[in-house]
Amino acid sequence: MALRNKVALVTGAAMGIGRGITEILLQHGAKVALLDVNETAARGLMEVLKKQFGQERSLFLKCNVESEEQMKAAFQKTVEVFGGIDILCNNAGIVNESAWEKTVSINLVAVIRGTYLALEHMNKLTQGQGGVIVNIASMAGIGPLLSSPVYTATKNGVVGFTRAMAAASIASGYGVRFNVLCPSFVKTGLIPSTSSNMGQFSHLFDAANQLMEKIGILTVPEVAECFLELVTDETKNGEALLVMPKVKKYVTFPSL
Ligand SMILES: NC(=O)c1ccc[n+]([C@@H]2O[C@H](COP(=O)([O-])OP(=O)(O)OC[C@H]3O[C@@H](n4cnc5c(N)ncnc54)[C@H](O)[C@@H]3O)[C@@H](O)[C@H]2O)c1
Ligand SMILES: CCCCC[C@H](O)/C=C/C=C\C=C\C=C\[C@@H](O)[C@@H](O)CCCC(=O)O
Repeated sequence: MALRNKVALVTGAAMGIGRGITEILLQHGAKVALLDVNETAARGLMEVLKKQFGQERSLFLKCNVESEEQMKAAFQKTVEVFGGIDILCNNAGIVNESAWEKTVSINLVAVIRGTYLALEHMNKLTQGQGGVIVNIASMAGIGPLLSSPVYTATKNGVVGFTRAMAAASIASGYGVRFNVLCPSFVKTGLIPSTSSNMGQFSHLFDAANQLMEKIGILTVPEVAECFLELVTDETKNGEALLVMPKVKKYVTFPSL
């Protein structure tokens, strides 16, 4: 899939992995709607992007992915301004085992909501043009991250939802591909510097840090390159791509 003039929508785009994904999409000629709750970070980034890629190629929409109303409005505005949606990246996520319902709401419920909203515009059965949805899960979507059981559950949920949507899309003829990206630790503000977000599992914070030291830490551009592969390679559908320092592998699951 060539990205020139394709329209992408990225949630949690103001910082970290979402920012890296936004930049690589713009570098390859796509137009990008950036959704984020952090207006200050997003406005700063927009200044940089507009200088680098031109005034008309990016659009910031303040949006809390927990709000159905704000999500609907942001998708609608993207279509009004750019003429459609070809690519969705559900990226926004948090780690917070204390506020665990919020973690489920942002990491899983909003991914489902974003996917269904995008399908309204992309589904070939309802006059859409097709496209691709890439969800950002985590290595914790494949195996447990001991300090963060709820985070692990949401990311397993994202992996399962994405694979099931890919199967449903193929069986129904939606013309939309679905893939999920599962990075190990990445150098962003999400990695907690204290155990405060771990709630009742704060005693396992050191163990998580030891795992991080053992595995190593990815950079955002390394993750963005893997995202690009899942978007542009049209043979990839229903795939879960695990990325770790010096390791990139498509995960296989038992089949009946
Ligand atoms: N950093 C890692 O080690 C790592 C590893 C694997 C997967 N991930 C996943 O990658 C994704 C991005 O994480 P990151 O490391 O870039 O985090 P980050 O904290 O650097 O950035 C997250 C972005 O999402 C935004 N956001 C948070 N809650 C939001 C909400 N309710 N509505 C809209 N925007 C919201 C934040 O404002 C921020 O811009 C997450 O889903 C995370 O689980 C991160
Ligand atoms: C407390 C830090 C939060 C960071 C969240 C983030 O998403 C990073 C997660 C990083 C690693 C998760 C690791 C999980 C590991 C396993 O259980 C492992 O066994 C998975 C095996 C995958 C495989 O090699 O097939």
